[in-house]
Amino acid sequence: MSRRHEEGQTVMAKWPGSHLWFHAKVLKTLEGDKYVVRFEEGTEEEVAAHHVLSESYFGRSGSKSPSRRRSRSRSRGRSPGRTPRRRSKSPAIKTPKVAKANSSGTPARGRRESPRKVAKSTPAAKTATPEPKGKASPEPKAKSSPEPKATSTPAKITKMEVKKVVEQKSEVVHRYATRSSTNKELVPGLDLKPGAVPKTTEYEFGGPVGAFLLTFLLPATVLYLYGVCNKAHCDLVFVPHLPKTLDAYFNTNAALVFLGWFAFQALIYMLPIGRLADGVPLRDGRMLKYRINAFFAFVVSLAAFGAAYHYKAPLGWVYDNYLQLASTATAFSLLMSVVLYIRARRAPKSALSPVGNSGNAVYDFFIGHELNPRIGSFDLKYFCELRPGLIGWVMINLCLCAKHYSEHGQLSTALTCVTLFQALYVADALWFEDAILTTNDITTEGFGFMLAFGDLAWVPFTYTLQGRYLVDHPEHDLTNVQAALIVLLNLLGFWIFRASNSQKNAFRRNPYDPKLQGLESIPTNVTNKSLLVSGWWGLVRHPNYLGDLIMALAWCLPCGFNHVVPYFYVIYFTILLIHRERRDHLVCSKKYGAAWDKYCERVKYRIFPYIY
Ligand SMILES: NC(=O)C1=CN([C@@H]2O[C@H](COP(=O)(O)OP(=O)(O)OC[C@H]3O[C@@H](n4cnc5c(N)ncnc54)[C@H](OP(=O)(O)O)[C@@H]3O)[C@@H](O)[C@H]2O)C=CC1
Ligand SMILES: CC(C)=CCC[C@@H](C)[C@H]1CC=C2C3=C(CC[C@@]21C)[C@@]1(C)CC[C@H](O)C(C)(C)[C@@H]1CC3
Repeated sequence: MSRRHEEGQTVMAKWPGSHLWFHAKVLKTLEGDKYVVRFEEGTEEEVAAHHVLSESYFGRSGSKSPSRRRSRSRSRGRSPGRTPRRRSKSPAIKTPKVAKANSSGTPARGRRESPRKVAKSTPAAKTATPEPKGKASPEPKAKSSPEPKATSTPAKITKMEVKKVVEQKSEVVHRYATRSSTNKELVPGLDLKPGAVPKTTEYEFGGPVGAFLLTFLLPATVLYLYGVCNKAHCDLVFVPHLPKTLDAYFNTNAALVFLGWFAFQALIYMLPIGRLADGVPLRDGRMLKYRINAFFAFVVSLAAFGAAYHYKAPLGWVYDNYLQLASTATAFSLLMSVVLYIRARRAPKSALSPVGNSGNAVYDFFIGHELNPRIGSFDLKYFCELRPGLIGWVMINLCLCAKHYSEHGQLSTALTCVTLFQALYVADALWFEDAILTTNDITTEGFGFMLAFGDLAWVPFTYTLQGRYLVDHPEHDLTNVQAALIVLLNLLGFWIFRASNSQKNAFRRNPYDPKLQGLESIPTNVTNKSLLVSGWWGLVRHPNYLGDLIMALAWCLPCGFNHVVPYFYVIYFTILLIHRERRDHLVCSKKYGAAWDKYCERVKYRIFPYIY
């Protein structure tokens, strides 16, 4: 091992199992790239060498004053566009004592299992007392949260302490992330690698050839579904019945409606309504801001639909021009992806997507070359992922209902079920809008043809297939018992989907969250994140996919069993999620190594308990 730090030297060391960096003294150099360090409050820990950095790395040489450090890094690190962060009054940013006291929550159980953990806990850590109440935050008197099961630290966690640690944590992460932009060295544990994004060396989707084929195949599938399942028939035939004239695919009105809808959503997105949320730190240390007002956009859109219905706007026009709208959305997303790719070629190398930077134009165009293309503060990927397509999906369903109602004077139970189920799903996505900021789609995938087309054309025009089928086949409806069973199935799926996603989000946001008490987790050495191994994430490795798939089935069942085409959604979605699960499995096993293997050993099934 190269000896970068001398025994006795004061360094910054990462508190095991956290993102927090503290002052520590090197006590001993161990075999296998490790040090034994003593943190300022006395706890001794064995720490991997890449979690030990010189103090100067953090912009401090010799000073021990937290306040000095704080002001210095602030003035250096702030980028002009950044809004002021909340200032933690607590001087305890670097108190492992508090971090230790709180580590008696979920991660502590994991940490005790960790083979690398040889720490002896000092009495100070064991009896860690919280900061004087009321000092760190203006919260009302903190109540004790439910006490954790017996651990090595009998200290109780109060809500206020949890809040404080989270604040400290985000402050430390933020501050040091910012610092990294001016430093060539890597910040271990933060996954921030300043500078150019490395070349993508591993291809997915069959590489450039697969990407090329999919660029044609995906739009062809939208047309195919329209051609094989419409008012005239609904059969899986090889050659679909599609019109042969251009104006059957494009007309001015459809183009105007599509562009008007896109502009309407863009306008709502730009309104200074709703809070601004931070994205995850980028490689250059910046954190982008995102406007959170998608649910507001949904409500406004529903109100607009209500007004249009009230004033007898010809809403059935959407059904009549379904093909033209789908073609326009496809053409628009293709055009947008070309512009995005050209733009990305001129973007700074640090702004590229780590998975869409292969150097092969076809592949990068498909996957997306630039990570977060923005026009000013307008984030194109984030906007497209949730708004025009997702809200558009519900609007198309409502227009299909209007068409059905105008023709039959009532709504079928089947169509009502499908419309309500899907509206609930979309409302949920928009309500939990900020959860998307930590998904791979936003943090890792570029914005290329796959996502642009997926968001703007695929979602609104293939996910509405069941609704369109039910308008075309009004003779089919559900009995009350059938409807009740399908409603129950949808609720079951929704419950699993929502509860598991919320559990993971809460755990990722704050592993010390009292509502996660009693859940076991496995510590991981690589990125200092733990993996939930009980609760929903102990049932199968992707309980959220399971819930989503159960809902998918509930959205298709109202179409009955006369035709297979309306089951396209659940079939496609099963393939998509199995592929996503395999992709995620590879990413996680690379990222978490042995901890992931241990997780897979504990949780045998990927999506379906006892089946797969
Ligand atoms: N309707 C649609 O068309 C689609 C819907 N979806 C839905 O979107 C949602 C998000 O899906 P997606 O982003 O693919 O995947 P997930 O939300 O399942 O995220 C996977 C990530 O979760 C983390 N993770 C995995 N296991 C654990 C664990 N045991 N404990 C803690 N963290 C864990 C890992 O990231 P890390 O450790 O880095 O946090 C992993 O990379 C799902 O509900 C899915 O069903 C997805 C695609 C299409
Ligand atoms: C075949 C093809 C064109 C693939 C592109 C895939 C996209 C359609 C999907 C990739 C991930 C998605 C997510 C949602 C919609 C579909 C796409 C864009 C999502 C917004 C649906 C609502 C959920 O609640 C969600 C927010 C979790 C979800 C995020 C992923």
